[in-house]
Amino acid sequence: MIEARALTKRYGTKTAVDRVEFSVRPGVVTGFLGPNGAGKSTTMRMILGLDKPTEGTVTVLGRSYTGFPAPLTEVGALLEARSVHPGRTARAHLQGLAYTHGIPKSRVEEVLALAGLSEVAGKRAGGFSLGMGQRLGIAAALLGDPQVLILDEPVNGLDPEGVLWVRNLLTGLAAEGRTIFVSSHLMSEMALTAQHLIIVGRGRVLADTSLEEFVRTAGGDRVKVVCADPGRLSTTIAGPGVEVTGRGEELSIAGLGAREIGTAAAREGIALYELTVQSVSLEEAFMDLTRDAVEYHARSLESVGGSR
Ligand SMILES: Nc1ncnc2c1ncn2[C@@H]1O[C@H](COP(=O)(O)OP(=O)(O)OP(=O)(O)O)[C@@H](O)[C@H]1O
Repeated sequence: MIEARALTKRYGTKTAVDRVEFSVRPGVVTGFLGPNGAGKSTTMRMILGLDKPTEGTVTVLGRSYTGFPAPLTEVGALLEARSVHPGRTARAHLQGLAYTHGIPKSRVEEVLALAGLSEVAGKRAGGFSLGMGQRLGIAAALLGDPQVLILDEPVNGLDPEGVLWVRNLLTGLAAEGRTIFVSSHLMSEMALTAQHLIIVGRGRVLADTSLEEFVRTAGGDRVKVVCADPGRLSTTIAGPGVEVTGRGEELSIAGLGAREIGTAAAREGIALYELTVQSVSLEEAFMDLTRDAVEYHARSLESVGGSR
């Protein structure tokens, strides 16, 4: 369990994290999402005691992180910045961490194998690719077999096999009852990995909800209908809370399910050519929610005069 209460971080006049409240529960993967500069890394750094809150508190398993005598065995973390000495081998790096935390050497070999690094364990970490560095970071986070995992962009730089590995790893660890808090910009990946979402923008919590609920609310359960007589179908299904838009043979209907629409069409003898529930993707729902909270907008090539 990770609990943030009125958590605030200001850098001069900039409020990076603004009275944030959330609870990250065990047993599910919680995705931590937000546009660039939303305050995700700052929040994670405060959870891990690397930054001090200006106001408010954040606890892990009911305590402040700095209060853990051997933090690795309680909380595993991967932050964006690499913290491995480039001249050290992967094995030496993990052995150093294991030694300071009273973790047996055999566990080092276990996590090296788990992360797919056994063959390169004797190589210097400085020569590692971005993906190998990420694997080493994740191996370090897992070293103490912690109950809580905090991972900032864990799939950054990983190949498809690595992405799948992280997905299965995180869902498996959550299923064991651990608390998994993971930030990512890859919406398609989050949609497959997370069951719960905490979405931030400009330092504030914009949503704290299950993935399913978030996407459903954003989608408004629209149904696409292509039929022989859209005018008559619209009249048949009209009623309070039903909204019909569309052109030609195609209608987009909100406020009724596919089954009710299909039944109404059959009753009226209207031929249906298509009846599709339109589910909004996590990406669309996220863009909708965070549109006003995006600080760093990209401009198209045309608008900056870069097109030829
Ligand atoms: N040490 C610092 N000094 C001043 N401002 C900072 C510092 N660290 C972060 N900020 C600012 O705080 C805000 C939140 O930054 P943070 O890195 O937490 O966002 P983020 O959500 O992790 O972004 P990204 O998705 O780009 O990694 C940003 O506007 C950033 O510029």
